[in-house]
Amino acid sequence: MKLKICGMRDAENIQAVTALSPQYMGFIFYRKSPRFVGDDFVMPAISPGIKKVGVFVNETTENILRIASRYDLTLIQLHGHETPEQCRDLKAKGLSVIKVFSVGEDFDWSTVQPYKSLADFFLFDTKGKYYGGNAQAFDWSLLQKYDQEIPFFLSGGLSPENIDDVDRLKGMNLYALDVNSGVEDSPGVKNASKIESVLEKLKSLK
Ligand SMILES: O=C(O)c1ccccc1NCC(=O)[C@H](O)[C@H](O)COP(=O)(O)O
Repeated sequence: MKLKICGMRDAENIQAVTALSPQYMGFIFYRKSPRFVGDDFVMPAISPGIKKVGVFVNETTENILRIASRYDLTLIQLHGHETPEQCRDLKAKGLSVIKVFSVGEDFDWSTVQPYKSLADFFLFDTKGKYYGGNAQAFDWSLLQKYDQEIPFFLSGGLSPENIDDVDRLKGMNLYALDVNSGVEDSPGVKNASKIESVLEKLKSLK
């Protein structure tokens, strides 16, 4: 099981998390997020084994491409109401796309259909007050309604306390876990010990 640490921005903290070798690291380019990297963000050197994911909310393709090039991003996470056409345009530029869906009791699973051939991954997050970073898990039994065709990232309130429960999702096309506020000391600052604890628990999930 792969791991994405999302919402990084502090250089020292990025280095500390890099040392733990998650497969993905996420950087938020959405101004209204408490984890927004900022306009003057300088990307520290990150080992090539860690893929850099840019997180965007309802951003123009032009701006996404500019930022992707500036920070050498490999994957684009679209966390708002982006269209299938925008996914196609980004893929045509050589970027991999993670399309996010915010899941609640009333989620219409047919909305994922048009994105199937256009996204590399889906990410299922909790529907909440904010676009992301709601620090709450959704009812994972809702995933039974997903046809599992496209591999997905699971997010929403994941922490060392509930990682073991992911075992219930065995056999589904779950590709990676995305952790954020559940391993934080403060918005954007991750706690290395909590991440180590997640990694330890992941070993037994395989
Ligand atoms: O984290 C944010 O502040 C955020 C704001 C707007 C869009 C996306 C955001 N986060 C992206 C993520 O992939 C988070 O890891 C995901 O929403 C889960 O967060 P959490 O519930 O805190 O674990």
